Amino acid sequence: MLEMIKNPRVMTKAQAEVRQVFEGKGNVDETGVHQLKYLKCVIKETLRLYPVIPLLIPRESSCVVNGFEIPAKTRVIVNAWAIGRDPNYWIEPEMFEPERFVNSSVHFMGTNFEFIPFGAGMRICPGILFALQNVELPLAQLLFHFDWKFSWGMKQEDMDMTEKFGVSMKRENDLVLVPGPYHASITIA
Ligand code: HEM
Repeated sequence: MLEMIKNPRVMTKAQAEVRQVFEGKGNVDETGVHQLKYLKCVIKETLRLYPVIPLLIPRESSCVVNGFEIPAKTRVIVNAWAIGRDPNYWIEPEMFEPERFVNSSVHFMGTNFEFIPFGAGMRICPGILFALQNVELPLAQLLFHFDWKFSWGMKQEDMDMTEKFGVSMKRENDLVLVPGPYHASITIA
């Protein structure tokens, strides 16, 4: 929501998609969520810039990485946050640009090592599908039913991006936005 309110172009595009898919129904439900291709790109882009667990869970294993031998019992911590912003792999990495995932096969299922918000390999997050359902549906509902604005008196340049230090990445302060109702038309079959 934060990146979309900062980038009205993205908000408008995501909202248009959701409203186009669910117009006539008057509500968002699970049946049409698979059609929300752009919204899925928005979620991917969010996970690239803001991986929920920026430093993946430490693992111990003996292996060879780029010719460097990692002996058993070495504590290795993978920085998923830095990988998601690595300019060797991402064009303009600091930009919030969901279009980079449109027509791209890069996914977070653990085979594209430049994008690992859920980890990779044997210990990849087993909750990926459950997690996505719990993001896609509520986000689509928020976009379908409301037009969003900054809270009163706030401007784009006042946007507070401070993050809280911890195992999972959170905002330091709440994001306060003002919803305006959207009146969807309902088609009765
Ligand atoms: C957006 C939401 C979520 C994100 C970004 C996320 C991310 C992660 C990451 C990065 C790991 C560590 C993987 C590694 O060390 O390589 C992990 C592990 C794990 N996640 Fe998630 N997760 C999410 C939601 C969930 C949900 C909803 C569940 C359960 C219903 C879940 C269950 C687990 C479990 C059990 C592990 C440990 C797996 C293991 O060590 O073998 N996660 N998750």
